[in-house]
Amino acid sequence: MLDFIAASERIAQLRKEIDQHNHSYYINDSPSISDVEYDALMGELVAIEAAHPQLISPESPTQRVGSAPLSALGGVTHQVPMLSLGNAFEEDELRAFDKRVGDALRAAGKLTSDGAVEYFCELKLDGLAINIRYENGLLVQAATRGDGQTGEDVTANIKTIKSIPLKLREDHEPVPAVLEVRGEIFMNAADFALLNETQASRGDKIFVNPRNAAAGSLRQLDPRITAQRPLRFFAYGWGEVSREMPALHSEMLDWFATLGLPVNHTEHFLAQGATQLLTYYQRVGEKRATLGYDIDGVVYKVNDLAAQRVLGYVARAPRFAIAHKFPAQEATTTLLGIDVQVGRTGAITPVARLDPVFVGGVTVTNATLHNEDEIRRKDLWIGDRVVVRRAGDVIPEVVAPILARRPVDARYFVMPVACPVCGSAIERVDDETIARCTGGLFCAAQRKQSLLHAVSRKALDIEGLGEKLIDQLVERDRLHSIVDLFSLTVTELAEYDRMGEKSAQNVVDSIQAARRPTLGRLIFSLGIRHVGETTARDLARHFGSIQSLVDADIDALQAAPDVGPVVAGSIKRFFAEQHNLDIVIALNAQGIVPEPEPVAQLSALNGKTFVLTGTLPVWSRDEAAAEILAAGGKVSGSVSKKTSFVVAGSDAGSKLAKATELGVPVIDEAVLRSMLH
Ligand SMILES: NC(=O)c1ccc[n+]([C@@H]2O[C@H](COP(=O)([O-])OP(=O)(O)OC[C@H]3O[C@@H](n4cnc5c(N)ncnc54)[C@H](O)[C@@H]3O)[C@@H](O)[C@H]2O)c1
Ligand SMILES: [Zn+2]
Repeated sequence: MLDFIAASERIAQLRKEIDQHNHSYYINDSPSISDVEYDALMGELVAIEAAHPQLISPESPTQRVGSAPLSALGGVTHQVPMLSLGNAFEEDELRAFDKRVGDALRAAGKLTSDGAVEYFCELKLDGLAINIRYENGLLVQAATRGDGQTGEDVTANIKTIKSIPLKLREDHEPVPAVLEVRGEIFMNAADFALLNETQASRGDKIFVNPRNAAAGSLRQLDPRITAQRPLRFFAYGWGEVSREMPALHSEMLDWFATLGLPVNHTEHFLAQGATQLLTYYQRVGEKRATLGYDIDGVVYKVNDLAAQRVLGYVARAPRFAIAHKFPAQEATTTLLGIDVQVGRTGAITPVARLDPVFVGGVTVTNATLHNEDEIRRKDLWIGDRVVVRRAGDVIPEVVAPILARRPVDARYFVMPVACPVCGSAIERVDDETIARCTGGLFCAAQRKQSLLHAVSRKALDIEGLGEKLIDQLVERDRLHSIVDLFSLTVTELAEYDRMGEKSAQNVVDSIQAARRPTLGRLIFSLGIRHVGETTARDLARHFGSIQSLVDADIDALQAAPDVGPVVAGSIKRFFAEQHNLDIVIALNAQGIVPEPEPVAQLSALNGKTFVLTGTLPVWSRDEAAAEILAAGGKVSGSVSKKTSFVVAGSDAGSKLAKATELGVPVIDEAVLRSMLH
């Protein structure tokens, strides 16, 4: 423990730092550190103050909410203070909260000795809190939380948000003289992405995340700007209310809904005791990435309003509610460097090399930056402190630099002029965002990628030839194009890293099985730009042989289904290069003769009915159903004699038994997948 002097010094330092961060976050809508770092500073301050209670003062950020309001917007004094929420990250903190609440209510005679507390569970929307005042049903004022006592007047701005009624509905009963509704202003993920695109195209400020975008959009001096921003609102609380209160928090929200206020009913849940809270937390956690908007946790509130009054408040938060936070989806780290990778078509992709950082449940060490324009748009410099975001299973993204912390020796990124792999020139055609290595198949990087493409499942479908093996084969100059695949032997392959006789034999068998690919697969495997799997099949059916495709001029190419000038031009350019033609000739010489492309079937699963049951290893049942429907099959909820197949995963129950009883074939996900090809 720190001695008194050291503690007071550290406290002063922490308070100053936190105040500065509060200002950046609440006033400038542009945080200078991540929430995780901020929470750590706050946690340290709470701990030192707890050890030295005599040092706690009312000005400490631990005792206060938010930040003093922005003067330009005009202040509004809250009739009922707007507070923050206590929070819990771990199960034991949550159980401790439930115990505190239960004990206090039992002591007050509000709960039986073995009774569980009833909580109303809500999402913790990651936006900003707002207080909207209705007098006799009309919206008269709206204010941000500010420092909890005084907020900013954003009445004109709030009136531009379409989902917020200017007048409350009066279908059921007369509206009260005063009703202050509280809730969250936020932005959907898709709207946020679109807004940032627009901002970037105009050279305007990019927002780090939807929360800051929502706050920045609402706290505008000119409401016309707010009106253009896609803001949303959900009500979850209240301030001054001039009518008798119902008994329960949930009844209050039901009443709000009848008044025409937006309430997030679908995600609400009533829980009895801590274990049910944890179930809710888990369930919402699984849905988090698919909600379409950011939440940073869930909130549990004692449902009984009389019990809430018994529990009361501490300095900056109620005792009857708690935020149960999810792991952060954003973190800050240092952009150590920008490397470039070379893709199959020579595309040069800049990749951020990051100081390893734990975010969204994994350690992130690099992230794609897509292309040079993206780096300029985000204004990323090497050496910058950057915000990294990883939401759900989405690949990690470098969102933005923290300009306030750009070091003096930060370096501007310059696209290299030569390919780091083969030394050929890197070129960027004027109207393209992508820079490319001009080395073609001379470039080992492109050769590796194009070979990986050629052996992939939808092309030649050669198993066992993974990235590692291809890397080695290309580096030892053994593979130049797909032609060389067909002369690989078991003896030579067995000598490569992590290859035994057996796996070498499997690879060779798989290669031999690919000697007679369908024409569509062969065309696809050549890796012609803009020629995807479907186009390749269409071309195969239309031209009937590789030679006719090679011979076709632009007009002839465009006569094929769905082939326009871009695809036709790309095919023409491909076969205009001698080394590509050489591949076609060599394949023929090696006796690699494709089968004619089968006539297009209506769809693979036409007329077949599937029933899905149990947990599939990869797909969710919804995903599997979507795939079946897309392939022309039907999905049914119950097994009958008409069912063609039952797809069973683990823990399959009565449907599986029924299928066996009726003699309906039972397949697993792998078999289903093979049917879909
Ligand atoms: N990065 C930074 O520099 C920085 C600075 C300040 C604050 N912060 C972040 O903000 C947090 C503190 O902010 P805070 O005091 O607003 O607390 P908070 O955001 O943790 O919790 C309180 C807020 O939750 C919101 N909320 C969302 N859904 C709700 C619901 N259903 N019911 C009730 N409230 C709901 C309300 O806006 C309310 O004001 C910190 O823990 C940190 O994560 C970051
Ligand atoms: Zn190259």
